[in-house]
Amino acid sequence: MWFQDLFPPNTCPINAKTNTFYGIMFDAGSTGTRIHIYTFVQKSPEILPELEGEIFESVKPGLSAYADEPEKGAESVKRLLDMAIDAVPPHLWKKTPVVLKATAGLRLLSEEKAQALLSEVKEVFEASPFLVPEDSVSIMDGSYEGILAWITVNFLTGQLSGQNQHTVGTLDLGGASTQITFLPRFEETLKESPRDFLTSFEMFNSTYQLYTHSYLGFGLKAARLATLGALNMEAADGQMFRSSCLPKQLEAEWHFGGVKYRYGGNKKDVPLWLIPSVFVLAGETGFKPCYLEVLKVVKGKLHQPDEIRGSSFYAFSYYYDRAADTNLIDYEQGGVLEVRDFERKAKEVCDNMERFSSASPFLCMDLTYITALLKEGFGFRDNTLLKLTKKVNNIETSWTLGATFHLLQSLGITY
Ligand SMILES: O=c1[nH]cnc2c1ncn2[C@@H]1O[C@H](COP(=O)(O)OP(=O)(O)O)[C@@H](O)[C@H]1O
Ligand SMILES: [Ca+2]
Repeated sequence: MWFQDLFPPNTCPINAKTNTFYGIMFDAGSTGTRIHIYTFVQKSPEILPELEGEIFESVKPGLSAYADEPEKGAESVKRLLDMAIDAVPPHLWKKTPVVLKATAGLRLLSEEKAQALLSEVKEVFEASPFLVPEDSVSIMDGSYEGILAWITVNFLTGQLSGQNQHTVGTLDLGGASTQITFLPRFEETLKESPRDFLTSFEMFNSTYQLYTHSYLGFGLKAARLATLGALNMEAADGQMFRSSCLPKQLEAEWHFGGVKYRYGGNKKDVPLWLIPSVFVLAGETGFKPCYLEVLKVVKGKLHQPDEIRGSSFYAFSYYYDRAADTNLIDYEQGGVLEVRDFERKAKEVCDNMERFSSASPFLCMDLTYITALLKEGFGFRDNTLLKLTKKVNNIETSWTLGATFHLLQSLGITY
């Protein structure tokens, strides 16, 4: 794959023949930590380097699960970094940058717990043989998370080279936050969007003014807590949270972000005020009462750019996982869906929970949330097309490739 002008040909200092170099980018996500080791090859000084491949590995849980034991969190990063020792030839270690960017999981932690984790990770990096840049460990700004994923997908699908830039929008559903990013085509969008949703950045010798926003607390796991009414509880420990989205007989507990939650289905008939005008006997379980519950989380909370109603988007992370879990797409190849396919599957699961008892008890809630997020949240139509993908050209569709381009450019690795 080519990238235009990322490494202006006349500035390449390495007059070797084929020149291979690496970049190591860690994605410290709220539900897991991932390492991406990218290989770049420059066949000769006057032609541009190409992205040759990626080594990808992930571990669970994410760093925020180690909020009270930061050394163990750093240990999970070290185990992944040891893979890079084997993957990168020793003579290149000193020229191979290693960077970790944390996303919403750490944004939801207290400043001092997040910093404790990051400084332990920095020590692991310093003890390694790799190049440790100045700001090698940080919490990434949500706007960059959306933009960099957009760069990754549009680079991998070849939309950033050549002039016929027909770029695609990206939807990323994480555990703690969700991102929407696209290149506005209409002046109207630029005028009616909130100021901080529009970010311009320079890459591949072009300037892009993108619409992007990261909604903290609207990731799939955070949305479960919001639907249960447990998101902003201080010590939720011990309190029981019930929902019509959960199997009637369910009684369980769950740890997220270092807090223990108890939750279950609507076994008994207690009145449950859902939204002011609706009084539903809680004994109900199924799509209709569940949709009303998740609607409380998204209705009126997200900005709805008119422009996107008709355009198709790439969707990944939990959009992909839940579609694959329910055979809406092939787990390896992904697939193309309409928004209505998620709604149809949500109805099937929520209204036949006994048939899906082997799956996660949150499957109904997750699919119903995804439906409400897309339709009532972002304002997509039933027939909007979503391209669900996990890899393009065998490279993960994650913000990490975009971040690595930016890193190599800023470090002038090839000057
Ligand atoms: O690079 C990736 N490759 C494949 N799946 C990913 C990647 N990044 C995230 N995911 C999927 O998205 C889910 C949630 O994303 P994440 O843990 O990054 O939450 P966050 O973005 O809110 O921090 C993960 O459980 C994982 O299945
Ligand atoms: Ca993520």
